[in-house]
Amino acid sequence: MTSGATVWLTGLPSAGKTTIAHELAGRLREEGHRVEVLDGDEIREFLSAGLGFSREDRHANVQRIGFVAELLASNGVKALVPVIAPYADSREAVRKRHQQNGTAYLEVHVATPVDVCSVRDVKGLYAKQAAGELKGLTGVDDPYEEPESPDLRIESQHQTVQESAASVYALLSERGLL
Ligand SMILES: Nc1ncnc2c1ncn2[C@@H]1O[C@H](COP(=O)(O)OS(=O)(=O)O)[C@@H](OP(=O)(O)O)[C@H]1O
Ligand SMILES: Nc1ncnc2c1ncn2[C@@H]1O[C@H](COP(=O)(O)OP(=O)(O)O)[C@@H](O)[C@H]1O
Repeated sequence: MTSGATVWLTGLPSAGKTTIAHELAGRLREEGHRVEVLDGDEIREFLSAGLGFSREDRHANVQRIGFVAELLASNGVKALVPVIAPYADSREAVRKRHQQNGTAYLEVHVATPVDVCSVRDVKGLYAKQAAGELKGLTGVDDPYEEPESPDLRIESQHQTVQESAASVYALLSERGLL
């Protein structure tokens, strides 16, 4: 069985988490790895249905996703997780769960600055917040606690999608996880 691992891509809305995860997933699948992308939006429809964006709900969401990711990773799957996870203690709890089970865990900070994210505004959330139609948007009027020592930091505003995905691929390779 090939080595499983969780790769958590944390960052602001429109930072590039989902795009990088799918680009990397394609490359890994082509090479025969088993891969799952646990996308925040999809998870919120099912596993986290009913949860909102309060601190408590975001924490619960991140713990549930961390639980599933660890199960997958401990069974040889590369679990790619493009989920904001704005709170350091939530991310730390997920890392700990992996450590306790001896499962590889990598934290990637997609560190696109908020001014770039708000121009990209893939889902129109920044515009909605500016228009007063949405409150509690991460990085604008809700907290985002930046990772202090991520395994990798990506400046997506200076790279192509392919370059960003390649840097995560290189990290997996360096850690002996491919
Ligand atoms: N208030 C607020 N703040 C942040 N994000 C918001 C909000 N409302 C909706 N969305 C959209 O929800 C998507 C999934 O969020 P996550 O599950 O990744 O968030 S969290 O980790 O639980 O904080 C998240 O997806 P991405 O844009 O892919 O990051 C947002 O598009
Ligand atoms: N280097 C890069 N990595 C990832 N996305 C990028 C990059 N450069 C530009 N983009 C664009 O930024 C947007 C990011 O959107 P998305 O992946 O949905 O963000 P998130 O999942 O973080 O909310 C996409 O339109 C993508 O094409």
